[in-house]
Amino acid sequence: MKPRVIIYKKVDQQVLDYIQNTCEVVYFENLDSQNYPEFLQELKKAQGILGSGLKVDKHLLDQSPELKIVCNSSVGYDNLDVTELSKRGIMATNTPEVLNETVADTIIGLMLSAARRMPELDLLVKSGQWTSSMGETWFGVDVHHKVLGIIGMGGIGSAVTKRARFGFDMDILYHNRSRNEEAEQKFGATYCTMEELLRESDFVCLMTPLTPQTEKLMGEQEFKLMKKSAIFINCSRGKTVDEDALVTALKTGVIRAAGLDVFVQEPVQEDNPLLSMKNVVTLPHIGSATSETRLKMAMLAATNLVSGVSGKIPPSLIKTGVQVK
Ligand SMILES: NC(=O)c1ccc[n+]([C@@H]2O[C@H](COP(=O)([O-])OP(=O)(O)OC[C@H]3O[C@@H](n4cnc5c(N)ncnc54)[C@H](O)[C@@H]3O)[C@@H](O)[C@H]2O)c1
Ligand SMILES: O=C(O)[C@H](O)CO
Repeated sequence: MKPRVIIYKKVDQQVLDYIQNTCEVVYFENLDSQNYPEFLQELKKAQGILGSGLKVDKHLLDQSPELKIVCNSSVGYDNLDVTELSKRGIMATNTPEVLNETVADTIIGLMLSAARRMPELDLLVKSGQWTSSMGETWFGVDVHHKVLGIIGMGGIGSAVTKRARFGFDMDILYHNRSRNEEAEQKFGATYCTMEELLRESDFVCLMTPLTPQTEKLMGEQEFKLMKKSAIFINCSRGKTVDEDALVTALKTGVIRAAGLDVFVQEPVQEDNPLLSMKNVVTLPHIGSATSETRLKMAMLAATNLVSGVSGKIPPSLIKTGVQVK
């Protein structure tokens, strides 16, 4: 009998076909309040699940006695209670590396957009307000030859560093849990404390995972350490930032501008003050959202799922301490 699995996000037909070769698939193109009870029913019999963002905690796991593997189609896995998964001997996987270059492109896009005020100027042109040559009030600031500080020099941080160093002649400072010798040797990145990075960078880019240690890593004190002319970029998770402190810093000129792909609440609430600020460029959590990369992520998640339910070690197993038999 084929192992039964649930896919709870829309995937490409070729991904579905690949999984269906090995598994009996229950397919939900998305989860909402209407189909959630049905999903919970199916979960009772499922050996594997694949999707992104579902909160997998003790409560959910109590309702999934057959589960062997949880496969995120994302690199971040703050939606998973890995301690609880590990206790129950359930494997967890994510999709690292395949999205590094695409997310790095998004981050460079946010840096350029915020520095050169592209959304503001786009709106101005399209609304017919370009009536004479653009004066100083509309000037931006340079990106090239500035100092970029990366907090979280992992896969994505390194891909941003490569672009910034070789494409924009930027000097790179970084802060990380441990030294990243490859980033130092290949791209001349300099390791420093968080405080040094915040004081010296023209652009601060936050790229850590969301963990208890990184929740609200950027708060009032951190923004105050930054240069008044500095631009803050967040493409990690909304909760790595104290959003109220960010709003105050942007409103009161503590920092110049921000580029944000992620928010504390997603989709972002209409009345979030960040949305009405001219010095903030926003994106709807689309860091990795190109057709090519999303397909690679889904295919890697599918490979993880099929491996896991077939008793093999999945290619991107998250180290939770689970012994794979
Ligand atoms: N906006 C998006 O669409 C999008 C896309 C991909 C990833 N992400 C987020 O970006 C995160 C990073 O992705 P990645 O692939 O580069 O992961 P990664 O694991 O390769 O790199 C993360 C780095 O952060 C460092 N780190 C962890 N905790 C830290 C701390 N307390 N202080 C300093 N450094 C710390 C790690 O040592 C590591 O080098 C993901 O976990 C995810 O939350 C967002
Ligand atoms: O973590 C990730 O991979 C991105 O946020 C996409 O969900």
